Amino acid sequence: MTETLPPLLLVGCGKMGGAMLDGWLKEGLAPSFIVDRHRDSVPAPHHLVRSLDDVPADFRPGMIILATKPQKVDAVLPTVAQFALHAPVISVLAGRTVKSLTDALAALQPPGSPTPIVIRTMPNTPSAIGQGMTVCYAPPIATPAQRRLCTRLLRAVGEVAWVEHEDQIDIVTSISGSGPAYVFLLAELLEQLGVADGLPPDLARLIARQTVSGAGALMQQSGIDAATLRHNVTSPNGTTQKALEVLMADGAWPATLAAALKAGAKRARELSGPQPVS
Ligand SMILES: NC(=O)C1=CN([C@@H]2O[C@H](COP(=O)(O)OP(=O)(O)OC[C@H]3O[C@@H](n4cnc5c(N)ncnc54)[C@H](OP(=O)(O)O)[C@@H]3O)[C@@H](O)[C@H]2O)C=CC1
Ligand SMILES: O=C(O)[C@@H]1CCC=N1
Repeated sequence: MTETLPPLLLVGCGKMGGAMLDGWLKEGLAPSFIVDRHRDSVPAPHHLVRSLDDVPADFRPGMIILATKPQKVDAVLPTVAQFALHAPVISVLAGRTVKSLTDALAALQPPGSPTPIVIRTMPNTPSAIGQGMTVCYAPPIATPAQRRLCTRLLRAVGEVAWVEHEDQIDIVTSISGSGPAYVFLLAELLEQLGVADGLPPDLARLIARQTVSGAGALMQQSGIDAATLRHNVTSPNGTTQKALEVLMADGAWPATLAAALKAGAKRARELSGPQPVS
């Protein structure tokens, strides 16, 4: 039987918070408060509220999840700080450092309060179907029990890994946080190029989607490493070899992807502190 997940205060339930919530709902979540301006509904016994001010002050979540855009988070911190007197905070925000969030919360709490516990995580949207990848960093003051609770919660929506150095989360963000977008882009481009070469649009869409999802499923279910799977497709002097020679050429995929990951990680570093509201 699935162990009930702790009650949550989920602040922001858009694309990422919503994906995680969908995963948690399937795994059995204790009655939780979801704060979001746009989501239509959440199933009972959970509560959907439009503002943090509508969460009863005596609600005691097991974890607080911060899932607003980085530009919107500072507006919610005064209320979050009150709940954070009793529960650790998991941030899914790109870039924002543990120190920056901890200092901001501490400044909003009564003098002499214990240091708020902030765990920084980087999930991704396949969490919605239990296929997420989340990488976590906790500061040394987080207890083993708090780390275990974080693992348990995020394990409910996919794989979980921990890093010991917070700055590693920036490249993780570029790889697994943003990564689904690169894969979806590949599917989009395969479809568009098929259409451009005269395939009926429905057929181009079907073969692009099934190729991407079939390759992902084969990698997952076979457990075979990616390079071997690629070799298995590549006949000597065949069609794949000719195509890969283009993709692997100097300045092509390896260089382009490296530059893309670097640009994403750089943006994460720019988001390390409070952001102007946009
Ligand atoms: N999308 C992704 O794939 C990933 C995102 N992330 C991180 O997750 C966070 C959220 O991103 P994403 O889900 O894409 O963003 P979204 O804009 O889709 O979701 C955020 C939601 O929070 C709501 N919100 C913000 N402030 C408040 C408030 N004060 N009261 C009520 N609701 C509020 C927003 O409403 P409104 O628009 O009206 O402000 C919005 O519905 C970001 O920090 C991002 O870095 C991390 C990994 C992957
Ligand atoms: O684009 C972003 O900033 C967020 C973080 C990783 C995925 N989406």
